[in-house]
Amino acid sequence: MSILNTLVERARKGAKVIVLPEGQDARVVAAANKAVDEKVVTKAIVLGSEAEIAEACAKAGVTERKFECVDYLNSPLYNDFVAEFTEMRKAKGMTPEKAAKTMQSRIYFGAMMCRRGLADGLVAGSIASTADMLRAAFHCIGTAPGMKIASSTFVMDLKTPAPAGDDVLLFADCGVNPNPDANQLVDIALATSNTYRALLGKTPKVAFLSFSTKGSADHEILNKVKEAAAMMQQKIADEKLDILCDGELQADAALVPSVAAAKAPGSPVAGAANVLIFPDLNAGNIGYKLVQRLAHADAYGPVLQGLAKPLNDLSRGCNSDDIFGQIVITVCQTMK
Ligand SMILES: CC(C)(COP(=O)(O)OP(=O)(O)OC[C@H]1O[C@@H](n2cnc3c(N)ncnc32)[C@H](O)[C@@H]1OP(=O)(O)O)[C@@H](O)C(=O)NCCC(=O)NCCS
Ligand SMILES: CC(=O)OP(=O)(O)O
Repeated sequence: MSILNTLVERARKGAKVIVLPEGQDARVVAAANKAVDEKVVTKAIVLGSEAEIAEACAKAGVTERKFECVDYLNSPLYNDFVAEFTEMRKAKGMTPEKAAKTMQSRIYFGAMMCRRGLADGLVAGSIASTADMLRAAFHCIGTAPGMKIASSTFVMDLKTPAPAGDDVLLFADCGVNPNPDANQLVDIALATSNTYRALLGKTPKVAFLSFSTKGSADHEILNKVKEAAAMMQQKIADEKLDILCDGELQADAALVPSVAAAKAPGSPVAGAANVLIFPDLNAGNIGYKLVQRLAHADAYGPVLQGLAKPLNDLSRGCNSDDIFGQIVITVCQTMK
């Protein structure tokens, strides 16, 4: 069974409400209807004016709306949210005037619905940029207790299994932190290991990727990767975590058993990694898109990790099935 089908079955037991702010997008209204049809949500709430949603439905061929529409700009919640947002961000210089402008953003409005418990999770970013989506998430919801940073992962459902046999790999960080330092790489690796275990129920095998394998190359930009791998190994040992980890590893050493035997003999992870941690956002974002577009993997994400509530992003290049997949993952995250 595919990872998505497994997660659909899990989400059906969740009974959750998901808000989809970008109701002006035909892909979003199609995904909202599918989420209701497939019973992965109890309710999908789509934000937008009647005219916007009608146009999106016509474009998507949606004749019967199965979701609830909220005209956020004319909602009785609007003034409430402006007042709450002003209060929440007072120390950061927020004024009622600035808050009124901010709350005209459909993503901020949806994030406030989650904050208030009017929705259990949010999926947006088919039109908005990731940075705009992330700012709304950080400002309205923030990080979960104990989490220093939020990060993201892509669930890569491969068409051809990896050489060690895995159909699903997690790639991180492909969406949030542009240039993580060694400590942040460890935070990203830990969060992604937790996501891997929550979604797949197996031991994470984490590879810190670079252009060097176990000292085969020497350059200052490798240092943070080597430090992160050492710190993560120490943490695993100290806290007796059920995670395997190694680095620095090149992608072939991480994924191909015969290359691993030559380049990293004795590694607990090389040749069979299932969680790939990229050194920065250039590598992560390019890497996931290459595997999605050239190897035709289904790429669900960016799944945000470390937030106090599940708010998830999309690529602007997504289709309605990708949005449906993110809705399913978001519901599963609410069930932790
Ligand atoms: C995440 C991002 C939007 C932060 O933007 P920024 O303009 O640097 O924002 P700031 O540093 O002013 O931070 C804004 C807020 O977000 C918080 N924040 C920033 N990065 C964060 C992180 N990784 N985790 C949690 N909070 C974070 C800051 O603490 C700040 O909070 P505050 O306003 O309450 O003080 C930015 O790093 C970014 O654009 N990342 C890349 C997104 C992207 O384009 N991805 C590629 C496509 S998927
Ligand atoms: C995740 C991502 O790369 O988003 P976008 O394609 O919208 O920039």
